[in-house]
Amino acid sequence: MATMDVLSAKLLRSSLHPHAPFLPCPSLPSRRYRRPSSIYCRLTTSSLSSSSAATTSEGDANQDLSALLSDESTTDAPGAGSRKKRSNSGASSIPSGVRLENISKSYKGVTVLKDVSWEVQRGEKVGLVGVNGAGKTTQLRIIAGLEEPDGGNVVKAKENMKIAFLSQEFEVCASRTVREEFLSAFQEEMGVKTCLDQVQAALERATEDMDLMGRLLDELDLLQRQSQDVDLGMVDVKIQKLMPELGFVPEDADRLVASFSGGWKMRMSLGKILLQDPDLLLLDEPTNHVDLDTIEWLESYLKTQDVPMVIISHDRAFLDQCCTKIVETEFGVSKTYKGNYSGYVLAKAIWVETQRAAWEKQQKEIEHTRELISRLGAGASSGRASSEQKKLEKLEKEGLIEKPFQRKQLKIRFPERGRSGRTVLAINNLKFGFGDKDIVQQC
Ligand SMILES: Nc1ncnc2c1ncn2[C@@H]1O[C@H](COP(=O)(O)OP(=O)(O)OP(=O)(O)O)[C@@H](O)[C@H]1O
Repeated sequence: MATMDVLSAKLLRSSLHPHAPFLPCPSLPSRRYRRPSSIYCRLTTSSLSSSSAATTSEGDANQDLSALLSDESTTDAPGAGSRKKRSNSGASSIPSGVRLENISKSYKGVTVLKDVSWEVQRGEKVGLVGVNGAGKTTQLRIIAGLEEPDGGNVVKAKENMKIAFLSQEFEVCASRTVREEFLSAFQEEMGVKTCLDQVQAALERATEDMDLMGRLLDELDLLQRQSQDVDLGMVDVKIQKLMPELGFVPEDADRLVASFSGGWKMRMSLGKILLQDPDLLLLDEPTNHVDLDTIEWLESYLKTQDVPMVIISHDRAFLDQCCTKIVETEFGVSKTYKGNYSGYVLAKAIWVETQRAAWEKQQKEIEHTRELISRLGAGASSGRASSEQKKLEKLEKEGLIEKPFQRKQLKIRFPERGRSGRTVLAINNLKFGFGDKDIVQQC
């Protein structure tokens, strides 16, 4: 069965939970180190479709090391993440990114997606649009393997694809420093380091027990070789390169995450997933909770990224700046428009007009045919009436043009208000700040 790696910036269930230490030792197979199979900081990797055999052997291996360090292990093993089936059988291939083919999905009998087909490839930035509840997030969750579609195929360019999912809430750990936060993206590398530290500490305590010492030394040897494989030195280099790209200055590395605004936390979340070189980037409302400067920064930053990208946003200007293709979902069916958001609005308006004109023409024809049938009725012309009737029935069965749906314009009327008093608001001696930082001195 195919496996898939998912990155995400939001925690699902995780060894990388903001409040958990870095990958705890028991999640590592003791015989051969493997990338942890459950995700779960939405920015780490996951083999969502690992076979049950793999799960079992990993579980056994985890138990080995847990037993060895039984008094050291303090947190849940994160290897217990859910593994889900992929649905890509019988589908056509794609060179990069992902393709949805005829996806359908219902929740409790209510159809959300009926027939959704679109694709995103390297260099493309797809904007997913549609009214609230149209099923946009559901599509991202299906791509990420967090939901199973009821029907259709999710075709990925390769197995073990790394999919990064930046969700609406930027989950960062307030009590970490910025550097620690970025380090948390390197679950695999940090997992090896944590294990090394734990085994070394256990060795120092095991001086009386020769048997335990022997086994710990074996483990230490294995971990040391693994730490060479995963190249811990590369981690620092990557972080130092990325931080200025995201707008951080070197001094920020030791500042607490808590001291940054929402916009900067978004940059950290995005940075963490980019550090892992994803094959596909899914962004769900990335501009929520961030200021205008950050939105503008994000627009230009995303433009420099070549990774296939899918963006959900209610910010039309943002979609306009970033997207190369728009996929609209309406009544569970998708429609693809090339170009940015403005191009989509225009193309959609033209489509609606063309469709309306075709629908009106057909309705007139139907009306005319009905009149003709009733006029011809029985008698000498009944043969012609019957053939017109058959024509009409065929048309109604097969060739009816759908009336285009047009949302009603929202009309909002604000009631007239009388004048307020002469003094609307008075502020005297106001001081405000965060911690020891004054925002307003005195006014
Ligand atoms: N796990 C679930 N169980 C039941 N219903 C669900 C579940 N997930 C989503 N839905 C429903 O499916 C519909 C589509 O949800 P989804 O979040 O995909 O829409 P959306 O287009 O992203 O909406 P919004 O723009 O408001 O975020 C909604 O009616 C939602 O309530």
